[in-house]
Amino acid sequence: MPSRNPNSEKIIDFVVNQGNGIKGLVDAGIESVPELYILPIEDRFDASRVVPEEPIPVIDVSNWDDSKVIESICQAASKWGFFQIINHGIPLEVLNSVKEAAHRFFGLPNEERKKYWTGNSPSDTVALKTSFVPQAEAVLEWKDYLSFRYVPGDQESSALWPPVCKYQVVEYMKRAEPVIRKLLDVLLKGLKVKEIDKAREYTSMASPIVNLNYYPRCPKPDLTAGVLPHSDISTITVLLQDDNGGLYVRASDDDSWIHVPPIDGALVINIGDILQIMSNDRYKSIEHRVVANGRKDRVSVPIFVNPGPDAVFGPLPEVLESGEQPLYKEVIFSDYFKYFFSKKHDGKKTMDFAKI
Ligand SMILES: O=C(O)CCC(=O)C(=O)O
Ligand SMILES: [Fe+2]
Repeated sequence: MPSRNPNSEKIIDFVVNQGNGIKGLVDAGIESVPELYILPIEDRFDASRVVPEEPIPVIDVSNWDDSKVIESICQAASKWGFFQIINHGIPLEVLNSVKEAAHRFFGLPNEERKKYWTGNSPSDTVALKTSFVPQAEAVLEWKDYLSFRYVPGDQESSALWPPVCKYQVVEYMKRAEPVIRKLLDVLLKGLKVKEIDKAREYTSMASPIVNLNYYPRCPKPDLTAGVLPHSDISTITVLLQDDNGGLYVRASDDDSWIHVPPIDGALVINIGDILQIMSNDRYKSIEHRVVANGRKDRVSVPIFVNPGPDAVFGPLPEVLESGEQPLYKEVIFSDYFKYFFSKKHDGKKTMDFAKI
């Protein structure tokens, strides 16, 4: 637990222990950024380090079977670790509805919202949280999120989800499922895996998590972070963002950042640590971060496509077939997950857990 001054302790108590979140603090009318949220200068986002000319690929997936589409996806996964897809088949209304649902949930009165606060929620498949791991962070991230464990076809688990957003989240997940399957199908075929059978399904996509992320407008966005640099631990992440922008991806020179421009109707796809490990580094799980926004509240909706908790993953036999040395050992997903959530966001360091 980091040591904190008495004022920061008070804010932790209000934001975390009492379940008000950063949204509650903003609603209480703060006009400056509390010390608890102020990053040391070296950790702040430096806008002069943004490279404008390197665009993240945008891939039209209206025909998944087109060899050019397949090649573009696998190439983007190897070179960039990030790409956007358009014409994926999820209707714009479904995308807009889930973003509106996020605004509706975070627009609820504090007392209504906090009924879902982590540890207090009526269901263990939904929890409202703030920052990343507040107990382990010296400086908190300017973000709240409502996190759902989605179990396909299980209406019982979603029965207790907040009525202002549950239908939209379920509908979005239903529509996203075939897109996820297609993406994994293409990416795994690129690693010489023939088909996604039941066992493969368990190790690649059995336990998705979907979050409604909320980044309230920040009075001094330069001092703090929406999300600090990290890579996702998923196989892939499917991210829906709004038109605010603010997501940046680490450029290949390691020292600069590339903006992921909002495109209406597009989904941002990124490779997570698990797929990098499975591919023995052919695909890249790239660091990314979110800057805080001084103009408007921002929402985003990531789906973390995760293996089942007991899945054991490591470099795939198909990848090592020709005698290549594995760079990673075999790891149980729930151990990797626990390790990720035991520390603050720290770039790509989670991967050390699986390195040989
Ligand atoms: O909000 C975003 O654009 C990205 C959020 C993110 O990177 C995450 O939740 O892991
Ligand atoms: Fe992320």
